[in-house]
Amino acid sequence: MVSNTLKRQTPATEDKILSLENIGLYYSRRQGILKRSRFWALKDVSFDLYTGETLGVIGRNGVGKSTLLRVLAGIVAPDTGRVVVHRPGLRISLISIGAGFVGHLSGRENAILSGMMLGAKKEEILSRMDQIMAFADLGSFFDEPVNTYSTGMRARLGFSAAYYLDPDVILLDEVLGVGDEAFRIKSTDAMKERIKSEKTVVLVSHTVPLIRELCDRLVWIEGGKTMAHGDVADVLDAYLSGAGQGRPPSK
Ligand SMILES: Nc1ncnc2c1ncn2[C@@H]1O[C@H](COP(=O)(O)OP(=O)(O)OP(=O)(O)O)[C@@H](O)[C@H]1O
Repeated sequence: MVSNTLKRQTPATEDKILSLENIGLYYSRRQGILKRSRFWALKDVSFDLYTGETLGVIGRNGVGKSTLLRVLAGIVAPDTGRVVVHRPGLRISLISIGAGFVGHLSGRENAILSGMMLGAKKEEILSRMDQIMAFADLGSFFDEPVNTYSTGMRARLGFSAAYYLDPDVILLDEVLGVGDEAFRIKSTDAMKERIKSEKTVVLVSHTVPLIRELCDRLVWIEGGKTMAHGDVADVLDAYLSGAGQGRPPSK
């Protein structure tokens, strides 16, 4: 097992905006007809998030990365441990495929809903609607129910709404690699701009070059636990040296 005390580029303590302390979360799974069992998707995850940084999260399929972002976004509460928010009123937005849309509402209505859930006023959201609509580039589908959208179209809407509603923290769950080529380039470029402009971003990705390019620090999750965190090159070396590759997730 790799130490979780690899060299860290730790930013100043006063810039800490959020801390995860020993987070654990289980899903209830059906076992046979009557029995249910607890499956601990997260067992012990701890790290801090600092203002203006881009924190990468890496790990094999099924190790708990999306679950972790849902905890960070406040969509689900952890069963053990705690999330400490150091800035009251912090606005956090999760961008992931299929997350948070109401299927029978249109793209426009969902954009309004997303903004209101972030605490924005309706006028503020409406003032940005033209930008959201132009970036999503969904044509007349923008006013059609979201349950008529393809996966790529949902990604376009989710990214555009969250991008222009400008939360304090953006959580990206594998969305920079989705959509068609044109949208992939456009959204990745837009996010790079945000990252340069000191936005706080948590990026879950399997794309190593993207992590190397965009992240300031990296967290490696394995079997629901923090295996290592800190310097991007060090954590990637540990992850890619074999320990993080090829095997199915441990249950
Ligand atoms: N609603 C659910 N009910 C039961 N188990 C679930 C549920 N959602 C996720 N899991 C399980 O929890 C574990 C963690 O899932 P999660 O989606 O967080 O992993 P991940 O690291 O994001 O995976 P990937 O890289 O494939 O996207 C997996 O084993 C998954 O099967």
